[in-house]
Amino acid sequence: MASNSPPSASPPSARPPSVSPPSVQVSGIEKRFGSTRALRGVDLSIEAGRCLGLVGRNGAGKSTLVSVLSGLAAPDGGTVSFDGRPAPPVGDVTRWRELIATVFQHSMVVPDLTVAENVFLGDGSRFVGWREMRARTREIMAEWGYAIDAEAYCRDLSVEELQIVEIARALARGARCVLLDEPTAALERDAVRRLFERVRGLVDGGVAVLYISHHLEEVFEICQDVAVLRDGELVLSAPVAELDREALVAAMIGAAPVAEQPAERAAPVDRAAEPVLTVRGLTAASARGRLSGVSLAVAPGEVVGVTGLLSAGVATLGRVVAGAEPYQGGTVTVRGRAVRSGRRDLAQRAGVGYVPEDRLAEGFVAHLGVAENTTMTITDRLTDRFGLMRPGRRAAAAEPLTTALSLVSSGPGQPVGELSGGNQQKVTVARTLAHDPGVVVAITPTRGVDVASKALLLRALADVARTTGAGVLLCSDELSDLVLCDRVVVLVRGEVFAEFTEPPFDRDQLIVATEGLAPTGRSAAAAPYPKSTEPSPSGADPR
Ligand SMILES: Nc1ncnc2c1ncn2[C@@H]1O[C@H](COP(=O)(O)OP(=O)(O)OP(=O)(O)O)[C@@H](O)[C@H]1O
Repeated sequence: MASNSPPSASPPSARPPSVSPPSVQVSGIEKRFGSTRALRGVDLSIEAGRCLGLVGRNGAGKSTLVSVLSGLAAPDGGTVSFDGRPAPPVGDVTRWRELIATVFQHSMVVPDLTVAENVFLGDGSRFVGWREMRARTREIMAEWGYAIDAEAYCRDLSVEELQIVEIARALARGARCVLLDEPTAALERDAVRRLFERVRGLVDGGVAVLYISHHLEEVFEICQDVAVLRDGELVLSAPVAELDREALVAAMIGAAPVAEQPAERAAPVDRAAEPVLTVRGLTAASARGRLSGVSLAVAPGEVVGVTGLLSAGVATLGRVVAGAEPYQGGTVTVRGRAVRSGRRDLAQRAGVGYVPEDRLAEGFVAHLGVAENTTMTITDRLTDRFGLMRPGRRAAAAEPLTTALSLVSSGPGQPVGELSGGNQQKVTVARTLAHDPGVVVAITPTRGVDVASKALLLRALADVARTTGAGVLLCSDELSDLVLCDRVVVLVRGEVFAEFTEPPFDRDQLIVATEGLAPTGRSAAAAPYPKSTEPSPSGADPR
């Protein structure tokens, strides 16, 4: 596991008087994709030894700016400079990497090479021998307080360690600017804390850091400055100390309507009713976290959250119920029908809608349009008795769903592969809800989704339960995803550890339970779970 230099004192929050040019400066950057103006005259600078947070709603232009700043995309107008000198020509990857390093959401490390080989990969500037490569890698790791074996194969590393390799690669080239694009998205809580220490270490070492995140609390914790993009325009740039969360959100959403409360329930959840989903004694071996004798039930109209560290089996449970991963023991029953192990087709036929964790691999078809993806599962309902579909039928069917999730696209025909990450996630959710599922399994559904859209998305899931009687199993390590749940089950090391039955749920108590410690205080609502494989008819296991 990676280790760090000791946490350093927080850097100053006031902007220091700067005599030298900024480490990175962009001026008047314009970028178009067809009719979309992704960036409109953006001016931004990052000083050495400062961390600038970049925030904005989905589709605001953050990733586009990252591509421009990494030398991967040529702007249609404007300039980029490093330390006052013009940036190299776009496409000269080696020279850009000497200036700026980007840690993307999806690792760019080559899995079949060692750490040292990755650190020196593509370093065309000079010949580096194996021995020297390993020695230099060890030196860099030691200098920055990272502890990863230079000879380890990258395929064996955790997400956290892969990020360190990418940062070390930048430092080895002497880059003094690091771009971190949603770096905490796949990290456990402790790893996030260590990442923050590392970012502080970089900043204290004089590196300029650009930090992109949808988690505003992270920006307040580690950034000194913040910039807000809205519809491709820079609408705010200020020291973090001068702003509060409300001001930041207001700058991000502009005049956009605030999410309303979820639909009123016609009747309280009837936990004595026949469950729509029953899981008994589920055992599964999985690289994402095993399950060992998990039992739970979801009543009609109920939203049940499943949380824990992701390695505790949270995602595995969702995947197994959705038929996306096999199980070795136990049963899964959806509306009275047994769902066989690893059979996504049978789970779907039984009425399970699925919002997968990895939307790029499983969530949508990239070259097909927004409307086609959204309505893919209800094509039969949109065709007439001759199997023909009137033009515009798909777009009309998709429109209410995509509007409810505030999807940003250039129109219903835009290929989903061209949308921003958060908007792709919204298409995945819209597609799942389109075919009126009896059970919705959603794994980390708000990952990569902006703060305002997150409320819309969670409300859409709660509404489907409240208005159609579907059961929702919401599997997430993101505790703020659980606000609209009726009940929360906590997994620890593949077993059900605790159950919270009375919303609103206490965040601290949830954290305590995910660590495997018995919840205290409101114990009636947060009781440790007995080891049992038989759910009671009430939906929860007997206690
Ligand atoms: N290759 C492309 N072709 C067409 N449009 C694109 C392309 N890449 C981005 N866009 C559009 O540019 C706009 C900005 O997208 P960008 O990915 O930069 O947003 P973002 O702020 O990173 O969003 P998110 O938070 O969802 O990741 C969006 O409207 C998007 O659909």
